[in-house]
Amino acid sequence: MLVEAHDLWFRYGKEWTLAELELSVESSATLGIVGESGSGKSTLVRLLCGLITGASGTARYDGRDITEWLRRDAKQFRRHNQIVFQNPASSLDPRMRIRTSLTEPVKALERRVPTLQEIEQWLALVGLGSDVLARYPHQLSGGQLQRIAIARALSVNPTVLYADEPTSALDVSVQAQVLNLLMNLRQRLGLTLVMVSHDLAIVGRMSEQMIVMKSGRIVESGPTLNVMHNPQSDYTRTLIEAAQAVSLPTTGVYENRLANTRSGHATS
Ligand SMILES: Nc1ncnc2c1ncn2[C@@H]1O[C@H](COP(=O)(O)OP(=O)(O)OP(=O)(O)O)[C@@H](O)[C@H]1O
Repeated sequence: MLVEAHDLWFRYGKEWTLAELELSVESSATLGIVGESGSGKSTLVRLLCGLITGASGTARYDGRDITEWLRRDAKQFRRHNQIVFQNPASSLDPRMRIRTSLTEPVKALERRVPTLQEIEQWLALVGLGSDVLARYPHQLSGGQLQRIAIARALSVNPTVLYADEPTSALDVSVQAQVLNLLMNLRQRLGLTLVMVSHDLAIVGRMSEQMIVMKSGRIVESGPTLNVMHNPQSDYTRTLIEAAQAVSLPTTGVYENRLANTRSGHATS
């Protein structure tokens, strides 16, 4: 397994924010993490990508304890594990031109200055041209900024990309574009994608495996199709009903698998 957690507990203060977590993510797989606000989704991905420390139990990346990785070779760990946040405007420095922001991870983690050609390749990956390089964040749209945040994360050629509510701060009209971009990049680059969303329809569309969190615990986990069609917990059933009341997913992994199931093909 590429990413694993066993009996993982974490607290910011006296109360446990995460308890008894078990998860495993295979290389090149897609894991969706769903749950209501405050259930601990962001805390979990921040722990797994090494942005916060101090958990009890086991959290491993590529077979080695994450705290151990951070102590021995934090730069290498961060090159392998990148994250994209909900609000691209706050993850990019407003005083820096896009070109400078884009070069930061490579400068910090690889100790070199990337060439213009490399920077243009990163932009091309996310469907942007070099015209954005001289601009400041406030001169770009939310969708463009999130593409830049994704390009920046990909600049160090990560193995795992964590995406924490990557479209929640965007206009509905660009949300699907950014989700499609992530799916496309994941396939092209063979990325392992761990995506947090409070939106079950998005997780259903994007991920092969999913976990459902409530009050810092995993209440359900498994292949997305199984969880969506045969939920074992009342909480998951409530989430599914709520999602169905708003909208049903219409394209993507989930529907393809559904179609395969209906036509009798395996869906593992
Ligand atoms: N830096 C922090 N210090 C103290 N408590 C925190 C901190 N960050 C989060 N919490 C608390 O931990 C709990 C879990 O928060 P977390 O952000 O991980 O949940 P979430 O499921 O991602 O929620 P949301 O979807 O609203 O982002 C919440 O009760 C939150 O208030």
